[in-house]
Amino acid sequence: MYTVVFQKRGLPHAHLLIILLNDYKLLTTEAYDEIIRAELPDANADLDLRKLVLKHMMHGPCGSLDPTNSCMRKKIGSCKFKYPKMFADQTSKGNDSYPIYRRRNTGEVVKVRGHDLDNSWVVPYNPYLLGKFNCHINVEVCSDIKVVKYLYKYICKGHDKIVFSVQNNDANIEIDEVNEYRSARWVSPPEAVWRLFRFPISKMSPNVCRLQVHLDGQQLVSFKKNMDINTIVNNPMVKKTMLTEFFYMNKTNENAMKLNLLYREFPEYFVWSSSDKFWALRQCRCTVDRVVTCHPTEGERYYLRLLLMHVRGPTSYEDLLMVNGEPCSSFRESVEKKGLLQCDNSLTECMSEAASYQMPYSLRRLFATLLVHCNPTNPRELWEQFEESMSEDYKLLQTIEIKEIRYQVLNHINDILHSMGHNVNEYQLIPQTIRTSAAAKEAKEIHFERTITVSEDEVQLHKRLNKNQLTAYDVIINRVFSNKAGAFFIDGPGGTGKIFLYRALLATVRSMGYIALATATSGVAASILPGGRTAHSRFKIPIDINENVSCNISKQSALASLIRDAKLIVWDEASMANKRMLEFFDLLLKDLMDTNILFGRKVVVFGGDFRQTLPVVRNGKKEDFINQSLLYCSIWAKLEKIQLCENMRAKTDPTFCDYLLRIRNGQERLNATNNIEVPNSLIVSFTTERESLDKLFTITYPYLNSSGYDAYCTDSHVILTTKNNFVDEINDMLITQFPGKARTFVGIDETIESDNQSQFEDLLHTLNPTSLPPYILSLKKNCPIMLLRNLNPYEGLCNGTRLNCCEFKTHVLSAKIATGDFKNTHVFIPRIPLLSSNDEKLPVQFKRTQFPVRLCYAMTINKAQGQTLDFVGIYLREPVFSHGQLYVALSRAKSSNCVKLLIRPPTPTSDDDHSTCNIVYDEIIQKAIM
Ligand SMILES: Nc1ncnc2c1ncn2[C@@H]1O[C@H](COP(=O)(O)OP(=O)(O)OP(=O)(O)O)[C@@H](O)[C@H]1O
Repeated sequence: MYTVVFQKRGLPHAHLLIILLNDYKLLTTEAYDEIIRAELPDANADLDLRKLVLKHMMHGPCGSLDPTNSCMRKKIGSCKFKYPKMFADQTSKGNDSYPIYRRRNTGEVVKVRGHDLDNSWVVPYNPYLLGKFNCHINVEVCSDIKVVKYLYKYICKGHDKIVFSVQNNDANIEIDEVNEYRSARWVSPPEAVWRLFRFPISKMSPNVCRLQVHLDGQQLVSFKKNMDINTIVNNPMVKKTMLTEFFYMNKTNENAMKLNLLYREFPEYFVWSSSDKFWALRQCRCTVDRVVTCHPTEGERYYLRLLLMHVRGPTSYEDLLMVNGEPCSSFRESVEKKGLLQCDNSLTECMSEAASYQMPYSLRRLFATLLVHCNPTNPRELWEQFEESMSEDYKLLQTIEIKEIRYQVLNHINDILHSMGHNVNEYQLIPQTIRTSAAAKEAKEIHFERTITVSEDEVQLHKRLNKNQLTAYDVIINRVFSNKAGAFFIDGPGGTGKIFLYRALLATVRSMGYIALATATSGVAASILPGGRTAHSRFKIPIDINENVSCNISKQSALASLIRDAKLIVWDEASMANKRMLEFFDLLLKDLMDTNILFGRKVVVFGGDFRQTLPVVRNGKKEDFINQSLLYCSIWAKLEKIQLCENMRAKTDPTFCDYLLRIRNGQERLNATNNIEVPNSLIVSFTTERESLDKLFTITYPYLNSSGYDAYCTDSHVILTTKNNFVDEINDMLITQFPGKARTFVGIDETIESDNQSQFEDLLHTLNPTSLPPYILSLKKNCPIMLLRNLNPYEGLCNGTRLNCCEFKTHVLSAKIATGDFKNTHVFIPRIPLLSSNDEKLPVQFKRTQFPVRLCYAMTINKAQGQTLDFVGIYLREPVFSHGQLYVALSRAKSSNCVKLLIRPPTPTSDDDHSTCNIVYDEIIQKAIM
């Protein structure tokens, strides 16, 4: 953390203190106070805080209370500091403003200059600083990149200035206007003294090292006015710059060669002597290193910078121009060939790489994906180039005439495009309009739902149901075929066969030619159901639902008729859905079915377990999680509840089943620290972080160190942990440990507004929002990956689909789907441009072009909900933080032999690696009891 303390006018009129955080997390007021207390431990505790706030920190009165107050903007008639502020339950990031701090409406008022003012008039302050300095100190949390920039401007802008005139009342004196107006500065006595003694006004630590970038022979040269030009040109020192010497060091210095550093990493190990112009080995102190920015319009200099940011240990400009032993004619060409820039022919490259696998069926799917997601500038050219490769399988068929082949290929591409909501004629691949096939003529939603194939095994599933499942099955099927309404909730602990039951229901209805829609709250859960889609995408439920949101499905649309035709709708993991989603869904069905009866009189089967994780509420507290749950929605009381109780997943291990139930219901005995004791047999003992993690890795992935590879093992063995950043760390560690040569793929980050590109480029590379793939993606042959976008849900490619990466080339990944209905289907995945989501509160919106995947040796506990795994390694670096998480993690396993926990002790001195907290909200348990 950096701390910048700035006194605008010297003490005691200290005006502004800003804590600058090196990440952009918001601090709560409490956390902020804690930092201040740690920084300045000698607070003046005797001063009465309330009196101090009243004396120094009340704004106004202004606005209608006193329109003449100095803060009032005359033209608009409002306070320029926007007082009184709104009350807020929690601190949040403001929109183009300081944060909106928590401001509670306590109802308390105080009299200030004859007016009653409440909490909304208090200026943000810190109790400690107020107590210590007994003066007005406005404190703001610096939580946004824009504020950070403002902060630097503020430090350097100097004194406040004023222009004033001195007027002489003697009318006889001639007025000299020029002389009369003076430019002056406000300097208070303390500041004057501060400056006279040359005390530091600002301090920055650590030092920032700015690394120069220039093209060959275009370095900046400084010289004295009267120097001879030949002397300057012939002086070898003049030519030396940080960059030329960086090259030189990489060529000649043993340490530099061994370290093989990027330009930006170099000052960490070497220090630049600007007088003697050389890099010497660094002895102490750390720096923050920044390569000066270049705007993309600068052309070659910009591409040179791009290369310097990614090429390790370059020895010369010529070295940077080399790609696979071949010299390029420009830095741009080199950047393109290294895949660091979206080149004009990247889609052609992608297709030709994929064509080399000779898999025409997958190639046609890739072509369709490129048309939809990558927006090629000339689709016809791409088609003409690869028509041959995409037709190979049709050519082998004796039954098709040569002239028919082109139409067959285009028809297949059209079918795929159709499943993605597009039509081949949009792209004008051939001059003629293509007659659409019967399949593509039918509305895509209806076509795909009707053509879901139900295997004989699935049709027979109902015969394998246990007693409870069968009762539920009979009630629901009866309702479906008697055309009566039914809104059910299937409740049951993890592993009691809720999904198994849905599958039996779906198979029965579909095998009779009726439509049954399978949906789930999360993408991962949806990918387990045959023909499953997320409820959001199936019913077009907006991500941000508020009271004013209206239905996005027109009554005349194909989707509306599909929903109307559906005999059965299944919605898994409804306990994870925000109650507003269900209210929206109810209104949607009522509207489409023209009735006021619950869920439009349809047979709807929800399922889930309220003892597992609840709806995610960003920055939410316990009450928010509870309030957003379906349990606290008026619909809950109207649902017919059906209970499943036999744990089918772990039925071979009844002791483990009992243990899971106690964890689920919060009934496991607590120790003196209010934690539960985990049985020793489930624990991986904690020694050092690294050593213990290695142990967990080898237990979870026993084939880790062997040269042989067992795909089955990586598909159904997973490490679960609480937070996304832990997941990333573990994935990064595991990819290095698995056998094989890793290949890294660097993304391309572009700001939405091109003017911001040079300014934010380096920052964007460091951002790792969960909705986007990592900037640097490291993959190995056969590693497990997870798709991050709905590329084609009808063909098993949804957000959350797990795949095995078979092979990779620069522009295309070859992979196989690892789970669900489409298991083992081969697919090509191209790099696609992905937009960051507004939801993630990033400093700037941007587009990242990268393969839309993440590694998935490890995943978050919440993502694993609904899955059955053969082995679960649970890593609790921090205890679970929300309701049901521990239970979800443990209950993914089929028996106690298939689960291991690694618990990091709460403090470095503690050796408690076997107890942890189990969060179970009583309010939820009570409400969920039927
Ligand atoms: N009647 C059954 N016969 C055989 N196996 C079954 C039966 N019911 C469930 N299973 C198996 O038990 C395991 C757990 O079932 P399932 O995933 O349907 O449970 P769930 O209640 O949906 O679990 P969770 O709440 O954790 O998502 C699966 O491997 C499933 O195949």
